[in-house]
Amino acid sequence: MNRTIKVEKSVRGFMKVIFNRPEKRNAVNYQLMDELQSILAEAACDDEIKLLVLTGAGTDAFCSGGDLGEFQDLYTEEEAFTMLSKMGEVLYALAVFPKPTMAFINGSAVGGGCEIATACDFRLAKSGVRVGFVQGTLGITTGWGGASLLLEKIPGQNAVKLLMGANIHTAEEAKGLGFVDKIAESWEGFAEDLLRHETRVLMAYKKLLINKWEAGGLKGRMEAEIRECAKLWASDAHHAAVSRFLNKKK
Ligand SMILES: CC[C@H](C(=O)O)C(=O)SCCNC(=O)CCNC(=O)[C@H](O)C(C)(C)COP(=O)(O)OP(=O)(O)OC[C@H]1O[C@@H](n2cnc3c(N)ncnc32)[C@H](O)[C@@H]1OP(=O)(O)O
Repeated sequence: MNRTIKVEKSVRGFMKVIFNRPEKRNAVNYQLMDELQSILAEAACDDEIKLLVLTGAGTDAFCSGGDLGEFQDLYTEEEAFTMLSKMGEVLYALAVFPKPTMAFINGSAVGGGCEIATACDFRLAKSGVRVGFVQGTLGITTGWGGASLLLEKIPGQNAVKLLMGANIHTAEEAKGLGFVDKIAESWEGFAEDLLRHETRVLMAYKKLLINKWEAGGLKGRMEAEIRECAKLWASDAHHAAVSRFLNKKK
């Protein structure tokens, strides 16, 4: 079976994690969830890795969120909750990865793709790429816990604007809202600033963040968010929106 993620480990201390489903704009399916979970678990214990860089294969997309084709047969709240909570566990593992993480948004980041970027410590984006928490246009809310993470990372008013608006923004607009840290055509320069420090220093600062999130009950808030999305998933509005997307070109 072809792998959905490529990894490139460098002697300079970073590992690139490349979502490799460009024909589906790097959409997340069950296989990608499993592969990402394994990669995170192994990298966390690899002393040679001090920085993860997540990006997408190709030039069109970082990640287009959940694979609407693979998940179209999930109808009930409980069927949806099983899938959503599976990826919610992976997203939490990414958020609390013990070393710095960066999303290099090389192309469209929409829906759950924005949730994955949110779970990273830093977000760099190429000029003009599309960024949008579009879940609202599908009659659902963020389904993997990304909104709870977003509320930890950018000003609340800006988070609500991104979530409730469910619009597609340019990278520049997303930077203005604090979602994108830097507009850049490459991530290496930003990474060098981190790679020059001892891993234990980087891990100590990350632990402060994780402690704050644990004290604030972040995981429980993500689980409640996922349950709300599962309820909306079962709505006619959601199933109709997915059908429209999947039939748009037929
Ligand atoms: C599961 C819940 C999860 C959550 O929030 O927790 C979510 O992520 S819900 C949101 C799911 N994602 C979307 O609604 C985005 C859907 N995709 C798009 O809006 C566009 O494809 C975009 C903006 C990502 C890229 O547009 P572009 O014009 O560059 O490409 P195409 O639309 O022509 O797509 C090319 C090709 O990829 C397939 N595709 C794209 N996104 C998905 C997806 N999310 N799931 C499955 N397949 C996807 C698209 O159907 C085309 O396939 P083809 O066979 O060539 O027709």
